[in-house]
Amino acid sequence: MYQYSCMNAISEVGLQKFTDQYTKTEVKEDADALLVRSAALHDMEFSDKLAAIARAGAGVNNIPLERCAEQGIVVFNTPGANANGVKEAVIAGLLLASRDLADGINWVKAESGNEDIAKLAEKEKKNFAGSEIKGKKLGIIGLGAIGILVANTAVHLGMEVYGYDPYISVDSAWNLSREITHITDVNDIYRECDYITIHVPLLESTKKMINEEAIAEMKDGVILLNYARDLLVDEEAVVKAVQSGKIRRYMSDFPNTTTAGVKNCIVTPHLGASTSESEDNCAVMAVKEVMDYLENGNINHSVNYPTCDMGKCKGVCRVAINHKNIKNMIGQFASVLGEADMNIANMANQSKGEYAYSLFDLDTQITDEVVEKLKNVQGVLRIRIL
Ligand SMILES: NC(=O)C1=CN([C@@H]2O[C@H](COP(=O)(O)OP(=O)(O)OC[C@H]3O[C@@H](n4cnc5c(N)ncnc54)[C@H](O)[C@@H]3O)[C@@H](O)[C@H]2O)C=CC1
Ligand SMILES: O=C(O)C(=O)COP(=O)(O)O
Repeated sequence: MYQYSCMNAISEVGLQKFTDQYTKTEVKEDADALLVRSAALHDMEFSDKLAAIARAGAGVNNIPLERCAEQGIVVFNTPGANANGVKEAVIAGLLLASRDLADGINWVKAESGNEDIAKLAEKEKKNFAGSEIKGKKLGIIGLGAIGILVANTAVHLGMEVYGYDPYISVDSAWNLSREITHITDVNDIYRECDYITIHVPLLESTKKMINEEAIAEMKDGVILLNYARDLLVDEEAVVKAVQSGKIRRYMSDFPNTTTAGVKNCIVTPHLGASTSESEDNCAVMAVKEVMDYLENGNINHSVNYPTCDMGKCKGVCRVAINHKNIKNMIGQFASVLGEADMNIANMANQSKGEYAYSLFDLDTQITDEVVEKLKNVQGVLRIRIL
């Protein structure tokens, strides 16, 4: 039996995928797996029982990845599962920034008791006039799951699209419309584009990537969209630029005291992935990842451990070892098993940065004594027998 705990509301469509081998617990210390959306886990202590954390979503900046890896806790996310939801929010953002729909709607609300509203509207509408996106240049920074969907949709809406992503995956490159201009110097995006949207993860290297210098390179009256993370942008510099008119509008999905309520900053309460479809997709993927890891030891879509998948165990038992990516680990594991007269029927070993993962299918049941010996190999972080 396994136990899981939810750190945020997780879609029931996903939770129903758990078989009767799983029960939900409110006691986090009892959980084998945690499911989370945006709850911040940096200050949370993790129990020795916790084997996996699944982020039902894309961004993992709310999770201490390194600390988890060191404790042998595999962190998963759900790549692409909410990308369409975010893409649609970004397209809405493009339109909201171009047409003064939000102020127009607010005007109608404010005048709702006015009997002359229809006549007055025809007089006042000039105050809410805007521009069209067709024929305008859109720069996209980050061509991952969301960036490529935004890029391809914007092409269909008649925009001229420029894309920048020095680390683009082969999959993304295949899926990108040929109409998109490939940019290798991000400054060309700043200099050329009428609209700029960012879709990169929040990392040390991307923090405040949109700063005063970047803004200075941009066209006057540019529209900036941020559906990725607020800390990617120096928002104090953005607010100054909005107030001076350098930036015509700033669309953000991340409210904070810097941008909330500022004229021409249109901020939504982190709604990008808040659609029933995205929530279901993310939850289903997260639950499948957790079950495959807890039951079979397979790792797919982890952000702190390598992909490693041997399907279902064909031997008598499977030994799953989370360990440091250092020399001679496999040699030592094989010696311990060999000395105990245990044959390895099948095995896999993969590494990612400082961490590695090994799976061994054995022809015989492993004993506690051998498990103890494997645990004592320096660099081993966790062992599970499946
Ligand atoms: N508003 C919301 O509700 C949501 C926000 N997000 C945010 O959007 C981000 C992107 O999501 P996905 O597209 O699903 O992730 P992804 O991992 O598929 O794509 C990220 C892309 O950024 C690229 N990249 C990394 N560093 C870069 C740099 N310095 N310059 C240019 N490109 C760079 C990567 O090569 C990758 O192609 C997430 O990390 C998350 O922070 C994601 C989902 C929902
Ligand atoms: O997937 C992401 O990175 C998101 O930002 C979505 O966050 P949420 O699951 O809506 O709290």
